[in-house]
Amino acid sequence: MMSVSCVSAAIAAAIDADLMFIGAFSIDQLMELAGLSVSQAVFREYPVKTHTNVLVCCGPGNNGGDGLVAARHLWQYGYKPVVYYPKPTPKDLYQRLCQQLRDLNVPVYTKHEDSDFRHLLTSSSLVVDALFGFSFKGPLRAPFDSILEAIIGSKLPVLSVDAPSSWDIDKGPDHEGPCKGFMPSVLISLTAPKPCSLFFRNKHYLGGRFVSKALLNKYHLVLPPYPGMDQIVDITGSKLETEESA
Ligand SMILES: NC(=O)C1=CN([C@@H]2O[C@H](COP(=O)(O)OP(=O)(O)OC[C@H]3O[C@@H](n4cnc5c(N)ncnc54)[C@H](O)[C@@H]3O)[C@@H](O)[C@H]2O)[C@H](O)CC1
Ligand SMILES: [K+]
Repeated sequence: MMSVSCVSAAIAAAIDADLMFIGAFSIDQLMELAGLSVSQAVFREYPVKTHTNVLVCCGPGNNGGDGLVAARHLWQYGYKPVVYYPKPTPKDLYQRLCQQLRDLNVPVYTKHEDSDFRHLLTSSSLVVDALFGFSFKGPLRAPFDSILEAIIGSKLPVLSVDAPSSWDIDKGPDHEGPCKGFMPSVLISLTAPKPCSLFFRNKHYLGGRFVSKALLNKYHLVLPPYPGMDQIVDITGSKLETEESA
């Protein structure tokens, strides 16, 4: 069985910083590669013909940015993405990503209204959960609590980006809040899985193909090779090694 290292929220943030400050990547580049991986996981799991209407739910941080990038690639593959982005970030990068989507006539909703969101869910065949990644600290604050509750209630398949939103990155699912029991259909971990993914039972991909040998060695990471030109690798059923178990 293939072994794959998990990295805690703190180590994930340290690797992210190293990629930029030592590895000389810009955040735009990393986000583009992360979002490209997400779009490939969607394409692999949910054919365009059966899952044309993808609702991409984006949070206020970089996890949301990955969703904005993924939505653009999904449009290029023939999907009809709709972006729900209720707390848009004023930073230039995010504004440009939204502009790129609007230029493709991809709807970008930047105001939250419970009834509008529920209505969007009824016309969607798949949800991309790009609400929160490794910087999430529970419990969920409004409006994301009711957004996630509505997603769960819709019973639509959910593909989560980097971590299932509402789960504690290091400890796993939330057993108390309104989103307890949330289990996405697909998870795409970026760079390396987080410890919460030990609780994940469905299809699991790894993406974010930008880690150098030097970084692998620095953080003692064991990650699988990516096949050919793929930006994703299937790690379903792999043995996930945490710092404690290694
Ligand atoms: N190297 C990589 O793997 C890369 C990963 N990327 C993606 O970036 C996210 C991490 O991004 P970051 O901006 O640090 O944080 P988040 O997106 O997880 O969220 C921060 C955002 O959320 C707010 N927030 C936190 N907790 C709550 C809460 N309980 N309720 C409401 N709001 C909350 C917080 O205030 C911030 O605004 C990683 O997971 C990947 O998806 C990069 O794109 C590329 C490199
Ligand atoms: K997420």
